[in-house]
Amino acid sequence: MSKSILLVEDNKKLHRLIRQTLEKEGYTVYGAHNGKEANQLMNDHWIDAAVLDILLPDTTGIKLLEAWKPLYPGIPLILSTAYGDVEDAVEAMKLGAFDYLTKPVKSEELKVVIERALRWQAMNEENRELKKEMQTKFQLHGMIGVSENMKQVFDMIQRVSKQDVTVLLQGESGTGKSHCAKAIHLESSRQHGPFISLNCAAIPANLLESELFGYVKGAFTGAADNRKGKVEAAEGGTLFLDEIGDMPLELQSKLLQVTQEKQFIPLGSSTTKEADVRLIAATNRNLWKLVQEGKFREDLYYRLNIIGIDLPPLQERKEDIPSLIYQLLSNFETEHRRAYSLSEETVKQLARYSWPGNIRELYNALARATVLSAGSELELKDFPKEIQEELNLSRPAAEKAYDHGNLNRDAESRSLPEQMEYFERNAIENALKEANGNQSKAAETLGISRQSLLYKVRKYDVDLEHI
Ligand SMILES: Nc1ncnc2c1ncn2[C@@H]1O[C@H](COP(=O)(O)OP(=O)(O)OP(=O)(O)O)[C@@H](O)[C@H]1O
Repeated sequence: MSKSILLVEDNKKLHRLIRQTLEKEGYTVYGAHNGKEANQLMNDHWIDAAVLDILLPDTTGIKLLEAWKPLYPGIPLILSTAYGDVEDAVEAMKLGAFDYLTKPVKSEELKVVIERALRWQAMNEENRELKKEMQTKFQLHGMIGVSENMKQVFDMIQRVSKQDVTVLLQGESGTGKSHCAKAIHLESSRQHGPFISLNCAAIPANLLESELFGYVKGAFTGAADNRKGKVEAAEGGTLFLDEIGDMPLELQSKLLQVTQEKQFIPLGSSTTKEADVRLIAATNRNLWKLVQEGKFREDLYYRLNIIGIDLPPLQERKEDIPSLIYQLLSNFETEHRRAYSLSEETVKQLARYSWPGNIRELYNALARATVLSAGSELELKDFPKEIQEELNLSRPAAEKAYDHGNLNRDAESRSLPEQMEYFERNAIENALKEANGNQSKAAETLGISRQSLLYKVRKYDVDLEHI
């Protein structure tokens, strides 16, 4: 079926010219000469893209753009402006026009812009369908996951939410522990109470106690008034203690009292208070190892870990990556009031990257790409260097052999990847040895990012402790 273009242009000669050019390309053209007709056509027909003149007898193209953008976010709107009228063009782009054409409209330019707009529209439509499916099927309070791993996490969240038990969330940085804690809270009967978080690693050890339990007037110099701590602030709700592995030992015993007796004592006070909170703790460290090293109380470990949920690294649930990309992009679209898209090929490539920083890294990379991309389509070149580097390194061996001028691919390709891996592993080990195990230094010597180095260390199972 041919694609439909809405043309809104009141100048009869120009209207005819544009219509002819587009029809010659095989498009169906719906013509309007004013805003009223344009609205009617937009309402009555399936339109794939629209070209709007800025000055119309009863309205302006800018006004139509403003009205249509939220109503038809997937339709590319192209404004045609008078020659040299930069201000109108800038205004239109700011309001989310797909592109602009300057009059007199040249047929070649028109064809190129329309082709690009239709490609974007098709991609956008596909993305939107997927997003819709994602939003209804595979998410829990904004947590996306289609993988078996994540389905199990969702299942656990729903099960543990029903009772007031303490939960310990473990997983690498950026895997979604905080997000998961929030989801448990929202699923629980405490959902209308507060959700309070405290990052134990972000607050100096000596201040952590007063932050957690509050203090009474005169408890220390400068304590001019009573002040509630996080435990009290979370009354009736959930207290999320992030980076629990960094909590000093002395304080751990006081937290144990909260978990066991549901009681606490503010700093400088002699009165015990009731703690009506549900505790959720998280760590990206191996808490059991800390117990064995004497850095974490064993009794507290068991109290916190009544239910444990492990958030798998993104690398172990690669099938979630496309859905995450579409969802995060959709959030950026709402935030920036702009439409973005990615080709299927780019999504596939991104899914091959190792994402050592997990979902946070994916989020940051997409945020950066939305800012750097020249148009609405995000391309691999808009993503950070370490991603491009790693994807380039992990391309199929045959492709790489070709790059290196090795045209005799059949004979060589079998052993080439092995040789390259062997070489890469050695280079990494040597660089780490030379840098006395300092990863940043080794990465610098190798000319790669620290994250890429960490990925490769994991990939080749390099024994860091031994080094
Ligand atoms: N399953 C998911 N679906 C969508 N977004 C997610 C998901 N998991 C995490 N995110 C998003 O990724 C980012 C990082 O997640 P979060 O802060 O929860 O990670 P974390 O494991 O607590 O990290 P850290 O250990 O560094 O505190 C957040 O913006 C979060 O909303």
